Amino acid sequence: MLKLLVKAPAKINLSLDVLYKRTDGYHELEMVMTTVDLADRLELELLNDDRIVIHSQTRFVPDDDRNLAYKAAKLLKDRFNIKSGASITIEKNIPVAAGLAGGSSDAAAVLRGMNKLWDLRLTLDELAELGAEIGSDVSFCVYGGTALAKGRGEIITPLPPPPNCWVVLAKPAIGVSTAEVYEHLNLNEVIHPNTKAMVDAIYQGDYRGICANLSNVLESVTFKYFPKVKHLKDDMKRFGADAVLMSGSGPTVFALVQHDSRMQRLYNGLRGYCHQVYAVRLLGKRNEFS
Ligand SMILES: C[C@@](CO)(OP(=O)(O)O)[C@H](O)COP(=O)(O)OP(=O)(O)OC[C@H]1O[C@@H](n2ccc(N)nc2=O)[C@H](O)[C@@H]1O
Ligand SMILES: Nc1ncnc2c1ncn2[C@@H]1O[C@H](COP(=O)(O)OP(=O)(O)O)[C@@H](O)[C@H]1O
Repeated sequence: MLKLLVKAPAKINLSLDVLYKRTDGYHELEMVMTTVDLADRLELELLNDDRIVIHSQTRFVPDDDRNLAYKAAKLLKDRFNIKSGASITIEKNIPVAAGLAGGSSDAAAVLRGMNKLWDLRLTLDELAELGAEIGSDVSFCVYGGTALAKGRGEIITPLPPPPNCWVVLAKPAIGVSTAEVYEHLNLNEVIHPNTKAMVDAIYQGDYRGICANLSNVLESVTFKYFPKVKHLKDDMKRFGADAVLMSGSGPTVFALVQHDSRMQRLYNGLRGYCHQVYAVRLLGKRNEFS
């Protein structure tokens, strides 16, 4: 096999709790994450020479060794002493620096795909462990689906798929730095989510329970520095969402909606006033092994 197409779906955080700041500078987390049907598409191809080449149509992501997809290929190549190279073409559909883990998902897709092309026969668990060396969210993205993530994000326990619904994503034209959001979090002021209630609701297929327990401690930080994001969340509630939350460090805000007509109303209400708006389904299930 010389060429492979892989999908790299975006994630949302249904719940995000920060327990404490660790001595290594990272924050100890408890998150419930799930993948949605908004995905980058990557074309991977073996090269006879020793290079890793990134092609991307967008100027928002680097096309050199700073690209997380490059880092993933390089990690495999160095660790397993691989002589051939890789050409990676990224069709970028996930908004960049949005709290949707687009870069992490691209890296995870390269790990899964190059594992096949280079015939490395690594398991998903082994790929997820390698992924943690690239970024905290990469391990989750290797598996996809729905999971509880602990540690700095890399300790993954799979969960069943939540009941299906629409996810309306709205990304304002604001750049948010994940590192800065964590840095400005005041742990004395945090109202912690009830992670167990969210996990129970998912196990029970309880859509209302999931809606009632959507919670993200990073919202307070991003809302303080970018009040527009809070206004967007309030508007999405007014437009008829069942529940609304900021994803990750933001600035994307997502709404869960079950009825098609409500989704349409929300989507139409947001278009024209928010920079990027998407209506997609939850994916829920794990990535296929490719
Ligand atoms: C907030 C979250 C929630 O899913 O997502 P995004 O908003 O990035 O999508 C993640 O924790 C982001 O994960 P990721 O973007 O992979 O983070 P990394 O590259 O590993 O780290 C970026 C920076 O965030 C901070 N960081 C990250 C993870 C963590 N558990 N504690 C931290 O303090 C550190 O300052 C680190 O230098
Ligand atoms: N393949 C990639 N796709 C997106 N961003 C990338 C990629 N490689 C590196 N980056 C860099 O990573 C940063 C965070 O990107 P992204 O994963 O989209 O956001 P987030 O961490 O908020 O979910 C951006 O500043 C971007 O320049």
